[in-house]
Amino acid sequence: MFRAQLAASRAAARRLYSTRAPQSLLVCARNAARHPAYVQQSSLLQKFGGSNARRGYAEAASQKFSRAKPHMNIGTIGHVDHGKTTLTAAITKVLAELGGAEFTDYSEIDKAPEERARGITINSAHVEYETDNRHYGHIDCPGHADYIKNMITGAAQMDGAIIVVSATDGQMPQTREHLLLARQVGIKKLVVFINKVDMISDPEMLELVDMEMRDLLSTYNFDGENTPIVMGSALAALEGKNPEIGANKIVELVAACDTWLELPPRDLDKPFLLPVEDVFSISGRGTVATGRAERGVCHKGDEVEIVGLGAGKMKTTLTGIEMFHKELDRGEAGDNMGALLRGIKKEQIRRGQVICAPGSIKAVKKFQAQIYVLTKDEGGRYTPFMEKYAPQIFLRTANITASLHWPEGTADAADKMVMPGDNVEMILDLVHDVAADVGTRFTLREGGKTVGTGIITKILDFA
Ligand SMILES: Nc1nc2c(ncn2[C@@H]2O[C@H](COP(=O)(O)OP(=O)(O)OP(=O)(O)O)[C@@H](O)[C@H]2O)c(=O)[nH]1
Repeated sequence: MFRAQLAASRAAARRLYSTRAPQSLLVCARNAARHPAYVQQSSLLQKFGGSNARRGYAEAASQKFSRAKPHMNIGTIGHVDHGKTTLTAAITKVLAELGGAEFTDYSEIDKAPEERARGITINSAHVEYETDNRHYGHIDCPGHADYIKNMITGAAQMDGAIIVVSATDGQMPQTREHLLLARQVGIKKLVVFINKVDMISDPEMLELVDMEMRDLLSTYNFDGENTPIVMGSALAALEGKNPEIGANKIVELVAACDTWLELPPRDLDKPFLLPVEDVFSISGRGTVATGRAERGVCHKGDEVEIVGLGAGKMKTTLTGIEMFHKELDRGEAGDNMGALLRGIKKEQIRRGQVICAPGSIKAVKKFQAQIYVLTKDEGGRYTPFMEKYAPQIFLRTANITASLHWPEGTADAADKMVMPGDNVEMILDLVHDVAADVGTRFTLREGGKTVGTGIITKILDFA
């Protein structure tokens, strides 16, 4: 019975991930199954300040990246231990299996010793796979509250997400926090995976989790009514057991991503901007900065500027562009790319700065913003705060201390309190300058948790 179901599901999936395109399946086969060390290495490189791009430059400079299919960045988000890493591994495994490749071992994703010791994911691991329609870059984000910081920069790379909820717990504080952050970083649509259904015998329980998730999605302005919710077991898929809740559900989930998640419009006509996420040097080649291009297009040989965190207006030239281990003729909005920079030392550029078309964005030190302060149920503060409150702000990949003030003329400014749940317009004075515009979004954090989100409404002081 199960065999028949799996065969049917595989046949359907083969139609989806057509065998006419073996290349696509080879990608996941190569990255996820035949070389499980790929995932391990990528997670280790992340941990020690590198990224896939480092391997790309070192290993495959001659390969050209094909833009035959639209690229989409997605990822797994959700509460700690709800099964994000297991699901990431299960997706690559099921897709690899459809291509007739070897199975992967999910434990490779979290293999860094520190992660093992603590039993939690502390870095975003990147894997890639393809369907007939799309090339996906997939980020497995951390779920533990202490590491939301990493998730913010990881989530900032996502165009869509799979939110994983354990059927045994239902929604939890980090399910809510991640949904809010997903909104904050501009994710418009999500697919829900209700995991661990192998542990539930009462179908009513599943219905309840489904209903709760739809309500929660609507609360955070997602389409709660129509969002696809897939119920299954990532572990069963990974272990090749119970296909009716395992492999079949992974196929259903990926099909839902293909159809429900929309490719975001890319701001190709705007001036080029790449928030720097990571920097490293390649001997004999120079300094490479990696990140996800936010807008515009860049070409090899273009002159660019580095802005923010005291960079002044440092000019340089792009001498190479790379994505997923392959060279690109050009980089464009949405690409997760590495930029090789002429004459720039590793120490001269850092995470939090941006690489951009010259003169297209300025570094600011003070701005006015509309801020929403999270309630304690959303994982925010229990207590109100007053003027001069100084949280960290996370803006693109930058993490800077800011002090908050009321705009001039505010009555009783010194005594005025901001309560959890309030929506306020305040001024932020930054300790360091950062590249920003009106409309740029940011997150306020304090003591390891998100306390608010904001959007810049007026620039008051340039660096
Ligand atoms: N029974 C059962 N257990 C599962 C399933 N999926 C994951 N698990 C288990 O749940 C635990 C947590 O899974 P992970 O994939 O590490 O969870 P995570 O959300 O990535 O965790 P963090 O990275 O720490 O946030 C592991 O022991 C998994 O084996 C499932 O479908 N059924």
